[in-house]
Order: sequence, then C-alpha cells, then structure tokens
Amino acid sequence: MTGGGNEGSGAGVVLDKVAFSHPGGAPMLFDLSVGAGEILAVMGPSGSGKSTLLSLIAGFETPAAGRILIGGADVTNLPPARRPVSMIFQENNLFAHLDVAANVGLGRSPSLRLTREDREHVSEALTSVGLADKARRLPRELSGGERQRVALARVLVRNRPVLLLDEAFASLGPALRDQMLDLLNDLQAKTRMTVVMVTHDPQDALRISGRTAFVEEGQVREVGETAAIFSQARSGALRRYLGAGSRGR
Ligand SMILES: Nc1ncnc2c1ncn2[C@@H]1O[C@H](COP(=O)(O)OP(=O)(O)OP(=O)(O)O)[C@@H](O)[C@H]1O
Repeated sequence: MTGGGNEGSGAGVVLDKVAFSHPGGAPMLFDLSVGAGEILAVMGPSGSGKSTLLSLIAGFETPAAGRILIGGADVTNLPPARRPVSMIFQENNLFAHLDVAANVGLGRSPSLRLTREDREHVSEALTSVGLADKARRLPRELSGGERQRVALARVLVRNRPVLLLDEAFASLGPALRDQMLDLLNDLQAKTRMTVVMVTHDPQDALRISGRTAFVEEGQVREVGETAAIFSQARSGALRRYLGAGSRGR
C-alpha cells in the first residue's frame, strides 16, 4: 500500500458544514478543525454521533453536503483507501488467521508481497510497541492490550498523517489503558500524526489530548483546551455528561 504522497507527519483535518443523516436518523451537522499534529479527544453522550464523525473523516460515510479537507486537500469524495487516514476500533482490528507480523505487514501491502525494506519496517514497528518477541503469534494468543499494540504497529508502518481511534482502549483495565495512552502519546510525539480519539473517559482526554470536542445530537457543541473544557464546562449538557460519565479514579 503506498501513501500516494501522503506519508509523513500530521495533516490538519477540517469538517466544513458537513451534513449527514443515517437512514431514518436525525440530521447531523459537523463543523470542526483539527490542527496538524494535534491530539484531539472527542467526547459526548452515547448516540451523539462521535463514531459517525470519525466514519465521515475516514470515508466510510459520505456527507450529504459540506466538505472534508485533510492536509488542505478536499477528500469529500475519496473512498476510504485513498484517504491519508488510519483507524483503530475497540476490537476486531486484526485478521484472526494471520500472525502478528502479517497483520502488521498488511499496513505495507494488502497482498502481503513484502520487500525486505517492508519487513524491516514491520520489525521496527513491533519493537516500538514492545512485541518484537511475539511476531509469530496469532491474535487469539495475545491479550487484549497486545492486540491493540499490533494495531498500533500497523498504523506505524502505514505511516499516514491522520489516526482515528474509536474507543480503542475502552475494553482494557485502567492501568493498561494508561499504558496504551502513554504509548500512543510517545508514538505521536515521534511521528507527529494528527490524532482524533473518541473516548468516554475524561481521564483519557486529560492524559494526552491538547483539546477536547464535545459532541451532542450530531453537532460539535464545544471545543477547547481539555483542562479548560472540563473545569469551565459551559453547556448544561456537558456538565450533565461529565457528572454521569467519569469513571472516578
Ligand atoms: N448504520 C447506521 N444506520 C442507522 N443509524 C445509525 C447507524 N449508525 C449509527 N446510527 C445512529 O446514529 C446515531 C449516532 O451514532 P454513533 O454511533 O455515531 O454515536 P456515538 O456517539 O458514537 O455513540 P456511542 O458512544 O454509543 O458509541 C445513533 O442514534 C445511532 O443509533
């Protein structure tokens, strides 16, 4: 898989009056600007549209109106494979029948025809996520945290400027989750990827994101510096959400 000139450090992401409705669903309208190399957390009640927002950036959904820009280029009508984006979900990021090295190798070549250089990248990425000794394991032979590390290694070899995380660490326990966030933070510092991370946990947002966007009923209601968003929560909806949403550790 080549990056089509999209490789390298972060690219800003802009949603410019992006209108979208799921079949039979309420209309959504997203306006959001994420800086190149920024880590932005996205929070909001269940069903508010956070995953939909990521799907629009990734190209799994197409806006009814408005534009999506990545690195200044209009990607609104590009299919997912041609967008300079990687995405990690809560689970099922890996192919069960492929070992760890092959799952990461897919990030270089979907047909797994890997050059020597590709294999070196895979091995370096596995080292950076602490899995150099588990390259021949199958996903079912790994812990949940290790599986997400494999997904992060694949992101590294893909080398796309934007990474979207949809509650990627939500099913891990608090200590492991913090480790994964710290790893993500380190990798982001090295690559300068732009990261948009959906989470339900204010602690996750406070740990690594510079800014947080609060989504409610299909709109970005508030966006600001993460600590300020939590301490000054302006809207009643955000205050209610924070009251109910913290895991209180
Ligand atoms: N494929 C779909 N078809 C129809 N409606 C959908 C589809 N996907 C999501 N929706 C609806 O769109 C709304 C927003 O869903 P979305 O998954 O974006 O919310 P979310 O904020 O990510 O929620 P959660 O925190 O529970 O994951 C919800 O009402 C949901 O039921």
